[in-house]
Amino acid sequence: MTLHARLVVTRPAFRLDIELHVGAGEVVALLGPNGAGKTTALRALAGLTGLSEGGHIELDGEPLHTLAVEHRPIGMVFQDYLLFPHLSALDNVAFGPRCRGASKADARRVAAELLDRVGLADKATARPRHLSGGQAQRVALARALAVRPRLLLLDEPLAALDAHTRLSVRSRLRHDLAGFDGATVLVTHDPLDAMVLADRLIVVEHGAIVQQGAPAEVARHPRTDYVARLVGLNLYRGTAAGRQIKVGEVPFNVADPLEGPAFLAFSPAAVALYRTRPDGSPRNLWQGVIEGIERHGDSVRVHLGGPIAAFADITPAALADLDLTPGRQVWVSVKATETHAYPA
Ligand SMILES: Nc1ncnc2c1ncn2[C@@H]1O[C@H](COP(=O)(O)OP(=O)(O)OP(=O)(O)O)[C@@H](O)[C@H]1O
Repeated sequence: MTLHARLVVTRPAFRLDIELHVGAGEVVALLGPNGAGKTTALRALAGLTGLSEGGHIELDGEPLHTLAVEHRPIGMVFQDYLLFPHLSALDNVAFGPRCRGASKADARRVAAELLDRVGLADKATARPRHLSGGQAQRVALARALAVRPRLLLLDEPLAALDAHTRLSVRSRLRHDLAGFDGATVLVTHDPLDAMVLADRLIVVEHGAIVQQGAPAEVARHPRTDYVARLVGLNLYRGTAAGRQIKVGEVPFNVADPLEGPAFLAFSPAAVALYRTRPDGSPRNLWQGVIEGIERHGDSVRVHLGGPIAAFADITPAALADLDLTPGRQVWVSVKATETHAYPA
């Protein structure tokens, strides 16, 4: 079961144009900032938004975009689940099969199996208002699976949950998705959801794909500022000549030799700050200006301006020792071994 699609949606002030290939059993996450076009892409797959010229969707080699919404072999989980409030969990799940002509008994049998699969057999008679957020999410997933879809679409599946519930529901969802043999496309702007749930990430910005790959690969080698911020890295574009990359006027020594346009990335924790020029002049040294200071978990994140902008994570003790305040000039250094360089 494979999905091949080119999703083109043209609106007056926005154009989506992305190619999507998802294999059987594969979970692909569309990740991107607000307004990037993720929901539009999902709605286009579901048939809720029409495709513009050039767009097409094939599932197992058969055109999907020519089918009416109700005939598409698609299961969808919406952000707020949209469970029917007056139906029990069982009847919510049985709804799809009933609509597709199954007898009441058959529909309920399928629904009971699915509720059992998502660990909610004991909630069959409960109405949605008596379910927790995590349980409602699982009922919505069971309902989407009840029509035996070949394509499963999930729109921000964990967004309605609080941070604590999210943690357990996330791993449960990963487990449930692993048992689905069709193609799954999910939309999220939470990098952690994407990393945990997906086999492959597709990063969308301004209606276009800017990067895709396995989660670990995307995290290690970000190619846009948005992705770098998501995974918490400093990212620059420069020009490499052997073991040196020039970012603006600042030369960086890097561990791996490279030629031509290149990305340079390093973690804020790899950045050291000094009040005076450090002895022995470590390589990758420049003078920056402190633009801001904020708490960041157990450390302090220093925003640096100057010839290149960077984030540095230092300990509260170092902040006090160095007496750092906004506007102050500091020496900034990064070890070559702490940088990652890769072709742009
Ligand atoms: N029904 C609509 N009519 C016109 N423009 C729309 C419509 N829905 C969305 N848009 C616009 O299309 C663009 C993409 O929106 P979309 O909702 O797909 O983004 P998104 O990546 O899902 O964002 P978010 O994470 O905020 O949900 C935005 O510029 C949005 O304003």
